[in-house]
Amino acid sequence: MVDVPSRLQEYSEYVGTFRQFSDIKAEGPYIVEGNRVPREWPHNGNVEFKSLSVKYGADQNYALKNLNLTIRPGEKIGIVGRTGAGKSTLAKAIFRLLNENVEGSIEIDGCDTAKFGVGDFRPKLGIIPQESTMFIGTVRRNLDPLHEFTIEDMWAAMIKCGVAELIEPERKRKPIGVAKKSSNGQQQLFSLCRLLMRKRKVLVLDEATADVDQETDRKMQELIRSEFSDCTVLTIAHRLDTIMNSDRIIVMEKGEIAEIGPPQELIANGGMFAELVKANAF
Ligand SMILES: Nc1ncnc2c1ncn2[C@@H]1O[C@H](COP(=O)(O)OP(=O)(O)OP(=O)(O)O)[C@@H](O)[C@H]1O
Repeated sequence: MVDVPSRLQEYSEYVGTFRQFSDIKAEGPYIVEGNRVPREWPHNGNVEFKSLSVKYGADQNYALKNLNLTIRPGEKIGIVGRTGAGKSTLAKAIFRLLNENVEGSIEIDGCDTAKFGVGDFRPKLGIIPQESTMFIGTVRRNLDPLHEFTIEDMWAAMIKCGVAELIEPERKRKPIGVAKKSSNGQQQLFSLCRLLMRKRKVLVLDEATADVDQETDRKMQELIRSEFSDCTVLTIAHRLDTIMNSDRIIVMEKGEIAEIGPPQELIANGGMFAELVKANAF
């Protein structure tokens, strides 16, 4: 009798959590039968924003305003701007994490991503989010939950990213080790491992290296440049040196593109980017 009320209390909390999830509005079909994602898509990595506008609520201001931009296959784009400028919103829009109050479209290799099922197209693009997720359990569960890769693939990626030594040494021989408690920076390195194993043509790095030290940041950037040289990479940057080698820089301001061009050109023009460089404001 003492036990029952406490259990009921515990279970009612589970019901509350379940309700929270079940109340979330569905984000559109997972798969659209008539418009499946082609197997090799995206094959080039051409990304085109066509009059893209995004709001977080019907009564809110635009977080992105009438964005028109074509990113060529293989281009490395650095995105900078003050807090709230719309950089992360752009990343969310590419993955269609925002489905309401979106106008315009995003086409990747000629396909409007809004016409695909979300479960179909999202895995075809690569991302290192601002905060990457680690699941409790084995490294394999974290890197390859669907068992698509060999242990060798996993070790190769982990060695490249420098995370192999983070795995408990006594488990190394058994290949499926358990990650020691990892810092956010180390979690970002695991995210990079996930990307290396999957090799997508279009990648979004959303402040992926914000929590790693400068030396690790440099190594990650080098690795990204060498491993993804033929991929389109959009890097939302927190540190200036992270994006100085980009083909083009986009400076965002209040949901719009304030400046765009190769970094040296923008510096020579003496605009916002030049100011940021001077002040080293991020
Ligand atoms: N979940 C949200 N709900 C409502 N408004 C939001 C939400 N997320 C962002 N915004 C608003 O959208 C605008 C763009 O925000 P966004 O996060 O894209 O900026 P950012 O450039 O990525 O900033 P930061 O450098 O801080 O990450 C801001 O005005 C912000 O307040």
